[in-house]
Amino acid sequence: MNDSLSRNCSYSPSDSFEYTALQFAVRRNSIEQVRYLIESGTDLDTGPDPALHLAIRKYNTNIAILLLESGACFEIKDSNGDLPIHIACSLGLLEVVKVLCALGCSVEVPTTKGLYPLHLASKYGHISVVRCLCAAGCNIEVRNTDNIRADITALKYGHNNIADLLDRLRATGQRDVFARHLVPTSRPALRLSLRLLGHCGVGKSSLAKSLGAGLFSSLFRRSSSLQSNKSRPSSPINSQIEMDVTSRQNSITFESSAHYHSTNGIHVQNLDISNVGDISVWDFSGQESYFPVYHHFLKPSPYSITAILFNLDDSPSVQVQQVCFWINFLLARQNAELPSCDYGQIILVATHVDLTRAVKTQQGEWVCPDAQNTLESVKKLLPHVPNLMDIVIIMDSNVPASFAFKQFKTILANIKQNIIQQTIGTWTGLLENTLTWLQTVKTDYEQFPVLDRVTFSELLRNQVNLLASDDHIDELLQQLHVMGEVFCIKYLVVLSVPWLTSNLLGELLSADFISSTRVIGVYSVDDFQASYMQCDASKVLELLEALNLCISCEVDGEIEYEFPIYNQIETLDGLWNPDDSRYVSRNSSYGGLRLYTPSGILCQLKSVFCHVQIKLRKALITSYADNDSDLYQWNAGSKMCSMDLESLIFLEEDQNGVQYIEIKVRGPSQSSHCCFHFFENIKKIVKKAIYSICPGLSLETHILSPEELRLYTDEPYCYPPQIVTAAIMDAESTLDVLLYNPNISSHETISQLVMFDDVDVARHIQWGCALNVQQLPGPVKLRLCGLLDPPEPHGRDWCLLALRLGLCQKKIAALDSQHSSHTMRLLTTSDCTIGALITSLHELDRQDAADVILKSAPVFNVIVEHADV
Ligand SMILES: Nc1nc2c(ncn2[C@@H]2O[C@H](COP(=O)(O)OP(=O)(O)OP(=O)(O)O)[C@@H](O)[C@H]2O)c(=O)[nH]1
Repeated sequence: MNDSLSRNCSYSPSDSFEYTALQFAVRRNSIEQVRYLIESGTDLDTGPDPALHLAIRKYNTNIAILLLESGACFEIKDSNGDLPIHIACSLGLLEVVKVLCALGCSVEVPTTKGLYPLHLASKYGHISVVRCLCAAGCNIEVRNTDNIRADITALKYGHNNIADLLDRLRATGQRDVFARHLVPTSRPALRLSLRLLGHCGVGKSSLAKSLGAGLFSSLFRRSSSLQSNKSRPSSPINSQIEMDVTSRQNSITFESSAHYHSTNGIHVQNLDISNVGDISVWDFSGQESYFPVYHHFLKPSPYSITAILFNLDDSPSVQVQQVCFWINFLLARQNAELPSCDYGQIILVATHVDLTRAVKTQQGEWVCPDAQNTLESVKKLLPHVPNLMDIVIIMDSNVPASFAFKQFKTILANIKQNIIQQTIGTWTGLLENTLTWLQTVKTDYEQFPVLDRVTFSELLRNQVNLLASDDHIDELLQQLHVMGEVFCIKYLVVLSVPWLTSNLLGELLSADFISSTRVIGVYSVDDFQASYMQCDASKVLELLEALNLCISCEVDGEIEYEFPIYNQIETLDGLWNPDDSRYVSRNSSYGGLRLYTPSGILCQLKSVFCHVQIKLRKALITSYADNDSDLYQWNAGSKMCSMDLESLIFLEEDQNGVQYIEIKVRGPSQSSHCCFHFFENIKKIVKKAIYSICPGLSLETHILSPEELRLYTDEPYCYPPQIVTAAIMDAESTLDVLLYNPNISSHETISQLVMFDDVDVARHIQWGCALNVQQLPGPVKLRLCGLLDPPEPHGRDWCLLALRLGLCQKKIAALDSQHSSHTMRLLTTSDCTIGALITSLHELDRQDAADVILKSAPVFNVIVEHADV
């Protein structure tokens, strides 16, 4: 392809002279050598075929851009008489053309054959280069030496789309306007988004309504709120009587009440609030059935503030539990290693103060120590939460014209003021026109407001700006997504966010809808159409698949969609039959583990388990398709088989109500090696699925006793990770490690616990304590920051730790990093092992921090080249 184009353009570089070192480096495509030569001050423009021209001819965009940025001259011709712009336009090197235009290169110079850059790009069919040249201001009327315009050249070579573009630019006479609209202005492009999280009935929708209420409607809201509260207690005595009901309805169990209309899905609205301005309010329902999609809408953004609401009418412990749940829920869905300026602020809002004994000051401010106590308890339990504001707003959410709402609005206005600077230089005429245009397109596609990116781009170019490049459109979509104007998922663009979050997901994930779905959770397109008639089922299913709520599978030549969220099948007896003759021999293999979230992080696994099931199905379709493999799934459980190897993966609660995911594997005798890799593979799929939804969630791996798995004991002993890792660290030889199992009053070896008793497997394993600290999971690092960042009375904080690990404080403080946390800087720079870090923390007497690592660091990693399952 290179050659033929070069020949067609008669652009082969001359070989008849001696190359300089730089030209040789370019011919070899070695960017390191080019960089080295540039840094040593070599001349960039020597020879009849200068390095820049050579790099472009070799399609080496990176080297060409490096040379341009280092000052290579773009105004000299090569031995063919061509300028860099001619070669780049002919070969369609858009990025190079962009840099050339940005550096002020003339786009109006013809080649020796009289062809202009526009003619060259048109001749070879590079429409994106044509757009770029037009946006850079080239003359679209320019004629070559044969007196032919570029659009005619395009037609001659069969590039009708380019001819059409140039025709339309000429016809509309808007070329300059289009080009101007692509250039950022100094206007800020900020729409703050306010996310409201909290259990059912805490007052999220009431707060959203009150925020949007004007002066007149404020009066009306108060009176309607009084009516709506008729069923609620009006005096402390009544509140005692109803206490049981309210605390149950608002406990960590996520039930909603019949006394009010609970939000379905996420209610999204744009409000224009006095003194704050444009803001989008996201009211997340407290109903648990919607949680599996919330990660799509809770990505970290500096332009967001998350209000976590709790009801002061609940008991203090329920308040703290609920707030901790929501903070953990939010943190789990955010990558833990971002610098804190990339997260939005989190603020606590205490509602229903009117139902407590609290009193008001003369200014109308509620005085309620309980609310303050809840904040203090939460801070103690979760010391590592970046951006949790040290304030709690106390309100009756139904009274808009109150001190609390004024206070809330002032906070919103201040946050907006602080971040507005960051968005200066991002507003474009393209964004402005698209916002207006979107209103029309939404109406045109009212029935099903979803387009694929290609169609969206085509429409946008045809109806808004003919010169918008793919990059412009990508950036535009990202801006619109952050503003809540559209929602982008994979290759789809949802034009109406409220339609997606309320109409579609609000309905399809509602408890009512779920209760009427097919128990097996599997639908053909026609079946689905019969249950959901509002839109074309095939399109809806495509969107739901992009949202990872279902997965398409081919069954006997028919496409069916599996929805783990709808699967209501109970566990079948006999799925893990102890009498199965394949697994009764003493030499058969057993292994298992439980994945827990750290203590205090409750109820976080249920909303991700349906995603685990989707990923298991995907793995069966892709990786296990050719094998004798099978996957059977029921409500919150799956059984995956490959040949004679079997595994169970299920979500359970222990006797304390703590959720965990259990994975166990069994195989016939002589299968230990295969069992190890099969188990590792399932573990990888499960963890990957969890981290794709919850990149900020810590997981603790507890290892199940293989001996008791073999005996099919109801509650096999679970070796906690801290015991396993500590034993490995203390051992002289890892394979000698013995761990005591109190259930069977005997020891099991490390090789039985994690290697299916096959010591050969050891060469595939790298023990956790030997891994580099940088391999600690992000959430573990974040928790260490919470423990080690605050100055400690005896200095046993990050400073001393840094010294012990061989890095002086000055060096760490001077590190060029966006992280404000010293501990995070230390952890991302130090090259010591996790074991050395644990030992140093023990020596510093910081058992608390050492424990966090012992519990959540991986016990071992599998060396990748051997994980060949
Ligand atoms: N007295 C009093 N009632 C309130 C307050 N906030 C909300 N309510 C009432 O509590 C009920 C539930 O409030 P909502 O705002 O709908 O609750 P929500 O948090 O949106 O609940 P979900 O949509 O189920 O997640 C309604 O009847 C409200 O009028 C408050 O501060 N004081």
